[in-house]
Amino acid sequence: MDKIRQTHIIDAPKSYMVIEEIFPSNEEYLPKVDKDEMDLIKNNKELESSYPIIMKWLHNPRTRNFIIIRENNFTLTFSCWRQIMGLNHLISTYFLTIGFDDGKNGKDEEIQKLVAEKRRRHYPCHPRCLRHPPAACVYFNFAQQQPPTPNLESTSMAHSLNFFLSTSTSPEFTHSCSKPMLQNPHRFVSLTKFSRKSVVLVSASADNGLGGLGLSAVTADYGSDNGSTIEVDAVTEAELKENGFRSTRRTKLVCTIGPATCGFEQLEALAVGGMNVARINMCHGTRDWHKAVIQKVRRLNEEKGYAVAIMMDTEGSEIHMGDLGGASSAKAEDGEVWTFSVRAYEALRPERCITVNYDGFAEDVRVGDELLVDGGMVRFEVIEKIGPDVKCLCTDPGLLLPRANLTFWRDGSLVRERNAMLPTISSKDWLDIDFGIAQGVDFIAVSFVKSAEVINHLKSYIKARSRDGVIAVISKIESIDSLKNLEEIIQASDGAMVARGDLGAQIPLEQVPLAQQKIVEVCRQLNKPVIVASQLLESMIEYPTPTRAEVADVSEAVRQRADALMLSGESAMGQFPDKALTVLRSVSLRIEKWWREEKRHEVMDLPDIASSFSDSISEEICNSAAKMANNLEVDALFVYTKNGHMASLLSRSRPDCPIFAFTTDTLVRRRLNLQWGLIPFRLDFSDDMETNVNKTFSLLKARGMIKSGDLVIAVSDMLQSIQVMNVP
Ligand SMILES: Nc1ncnc2c1ncn2[C@@H]1O[C@H](COP(=O)(O)OP(=O)(O)OP(=O)(O)O)[C@@H](O)[C@H]1O
Ligand SMILES: CC(=O)C(=O)O
Repeated sequence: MDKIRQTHIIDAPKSYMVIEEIFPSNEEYLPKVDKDEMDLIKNNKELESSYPIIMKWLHNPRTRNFIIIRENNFTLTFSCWRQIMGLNHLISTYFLTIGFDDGKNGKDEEIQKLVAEKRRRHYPCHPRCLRHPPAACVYFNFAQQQPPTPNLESTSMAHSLNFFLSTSTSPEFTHSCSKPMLQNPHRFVSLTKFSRKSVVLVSASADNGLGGLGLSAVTADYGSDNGSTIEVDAVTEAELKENGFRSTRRTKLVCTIGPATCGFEQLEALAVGGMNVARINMCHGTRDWHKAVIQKVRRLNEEKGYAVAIMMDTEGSEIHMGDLGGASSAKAEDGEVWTFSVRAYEALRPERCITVNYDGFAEDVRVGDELLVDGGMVRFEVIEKIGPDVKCLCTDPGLLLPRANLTFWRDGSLVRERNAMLPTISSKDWLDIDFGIAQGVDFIAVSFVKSAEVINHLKSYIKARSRDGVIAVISKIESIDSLKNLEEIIQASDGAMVARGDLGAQIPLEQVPLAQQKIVEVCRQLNKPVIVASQLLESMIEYPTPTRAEVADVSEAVRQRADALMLSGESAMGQFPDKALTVLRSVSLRIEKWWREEKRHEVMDLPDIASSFSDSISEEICNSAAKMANNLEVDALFVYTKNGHMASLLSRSRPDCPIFAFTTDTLVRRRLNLQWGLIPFRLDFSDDMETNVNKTFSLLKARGMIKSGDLVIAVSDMLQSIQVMNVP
């Protein structure tokens, strides 16, 4: 296997990027740059005519580096390394910023100062200098019409790790770049024209600190498959083969499993239809029933190669009706009197009698209160209290469903008395959670979360009890309390669900869309997957086609770029579960396509969320890689991830291309299946990125999932770096 590293000139509208690696000699050096030459470049508005000088610098055997140039503004960083006993030691670094007078207040000087400060702070004693081969190091800015706007954190990080990073605010073309070198010392390859035939490879590592992003063309014969396998589900494989990368669906789909879909064939039909996560609701059915469903989904995964994850949803302390004595629904007519009772009926329940799960119900309600079923699907007025029985007059007729949610209102406000003091996780929920842990579910969705505290508690509980401690906790946002403490709850959780059903029973309906938008945004900012749930296609419980309004609702959730959409009754007990899933799938695909065709770009500011320096590196790399993927219009992002973190950071940026997430761990693979744009593969890989990438290319090519010439960016969380390549 022979690899030739090439230098490229990337031609993009109004911008040029020259990337070069020049391999080092073992001597200490500082490149000398001729002042006249520098002046020449400075005064030269046409980059092409500067190339000969740049080439000369690059050919200087003392220089080894990347050079990135954009229009008339660039900075070079030369670093000097010496090999001592086979290790590369950073001796000194030389920064050269060539700024052109853009008439904008001498910002380049600011950059120079910043660079000097970072260098002073990070270089002298950076521990990595003694442990790792040097990474190429270039800081650059793409000033275009604007003054450069360095980002302190990223610049500092780039320099401390000896990798280069763009800090441009130019939306067009901002990149980060660096990569470990010395894989091929003393080899020098001259500048060649960049072509989309070459592959771009990007990689990064949080653990060992070798950080960066690099662009290089790799033309190589990767050899044949070394015998290992890659696991991906049959549906994705077929989609990739037939329609290519662009056609893959980015929005994930969650299906609630109920009587309509609990058989193996029905589950398989959902998997074929694109179900990424199967949700079981502990509100309904017995543990044995749920166990049987879990086993069938696991079998499906094992036998058919799917990665359908299981989400267990707790019942929570909501007040709800009991079941309806086996009936799937009951009709309440206008003017009828129904009894809501906390009695446990041993024998047959009287007609028009509904049980309520909350013992304090009869004490909490007052005559004159309004009782809402499922947030207003049916309304009653309390007319009389007789011990445990509450007589109610139906004022808004409708269909009562088993275990429907109940809220009661007084003078137009939700009554929040003793009922609001109920614990988030009831004693039944704890038993269900133990069941979920024992069954190895992938997600536990917690109903009616009020604060972060309960989530932290649950996470410690799971960690102490589960074999691998990796069950992700999803907070359901469905109450006034959860909205009040939204950020802290989401921060503490591994994801959130916009549970619009119960939320709409607690806040006025017209506020639900705004709450949805806010929750989706906060989740995205905090890098937590978010599911939009309930009544997306409610009419499809009974009818084979959705209403126009439902399609618009689904479209809006996709446009908000939620990670996932969820079917509830439509798949649990509806007559057309497969059709409902098809609608979700096709609307998602259409809206995503429209988004890309319109070349819409995110306006959302993604704040820094890293809690450690190493996480900052990952974050910067992923943000940069995603931008780079959009700017270079690459076909796919590859991420090699052990715990899924870098994959989710890439997903957070919502790049235009799909993200192939390779992980060695089956559990991580299933968990990633909930996140926007990620196509999770299971693959054994090593810490050697070259081997990983070659192996992946070879395996995917053999299966017809990629082809020669596809342009790919790869990042990795074992070795923090970025590489850009064409599939050979
Ligand atoms: N395991 C099950 N067994 C029987 N029916 C089920 C089951 N799961 C769901 N259903 C039916 O599908 C409907 C919608 O399911 P979903 O899980 O959304 O329930 P829900 O009662 O609205 O609870 P939640 O508020 O937690 O979503 C339920 O009302 C119930 O009729
Ligand atoms: C899904 C759910 O629990 C709700 O919408 O209320």
